[in-house]
Amino acid sequence: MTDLLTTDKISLVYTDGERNTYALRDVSIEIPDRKFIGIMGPSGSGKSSLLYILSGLKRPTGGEVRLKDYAYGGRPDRELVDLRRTRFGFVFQQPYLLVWQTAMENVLMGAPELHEEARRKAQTYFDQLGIARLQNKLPSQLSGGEKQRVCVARAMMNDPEIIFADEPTASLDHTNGRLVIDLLSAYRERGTVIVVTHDPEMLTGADTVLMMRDGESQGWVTPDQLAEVGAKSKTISLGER
Ligand SMILES: Nc1ncnc2c1ncn2[C@@H]1O[C@H](COP(=O)(O)OP(=O)(O)OP(=O)(O)O)[C@@H](O)[C@H]1O
Repeated sequence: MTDLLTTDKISLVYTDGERNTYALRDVSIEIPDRKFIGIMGPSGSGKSSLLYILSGLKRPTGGEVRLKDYAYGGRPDRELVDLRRTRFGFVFQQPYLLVWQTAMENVLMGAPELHEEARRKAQTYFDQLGIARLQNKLPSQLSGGEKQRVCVARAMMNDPEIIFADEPTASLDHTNGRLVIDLLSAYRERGTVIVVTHDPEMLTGADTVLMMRDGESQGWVTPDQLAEVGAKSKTISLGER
């Protein structure tokens, strides 16, 4: 199997005066094509930092990151913007939408070109996400969950090789969260989806899950193993009280 995304000993260090914080330390991972990948770990373990570097939103302070043969850890902003716009899709914890545009216009913003095909594709996503009746509404007229579903539709519009999602279900109730995750995971037929989450239940259908701790990779687990780890860590934290 060829790897889509690889990192070679990436680090991310924040320097504040004399003090260095290692958000990531020597993380080397390989992520295959067309998989639904989870990233989990305690708060502050480096999950978002890793996602930002994989997605070209931040540069590593050390090491290298590659999309197939394209190394982009040290590329200028212009190239990173291009990489993100043409090859990646994003869903963030907060639904960022242009407030003066309708839901449909926001989704079409994600399309490389505005033609009838893009409109049809957007329409399909609205239907699949159960928000077809909301397409002409402004973001201010939508609930948080509805806005997030609009963001998911927008992320898919450019047929990205990878969709990066940082806590995409944090603002949703369980039913809407599940709907969003199911749609994201179905995208693995076309590309890889990488989801950072605190909620192991959202990763029950994942192909594999990367565990992070203290800025380091702890290796990969299956969703079943994740449930065991979750149960154990609950016992430990209760026992520590
Ligand atoms: N801009 C920053 N300046 C300094 N330190 C930072 C900055 N951003 C993150 N950090 C530190 O880097 C470490 C990793 O942060 P990161 O946000 O990647 O963790 P996380 O696992 O995503 O946490 P959470 O689950 O709470 O969102 C933490 O110790 C955090 O305090």
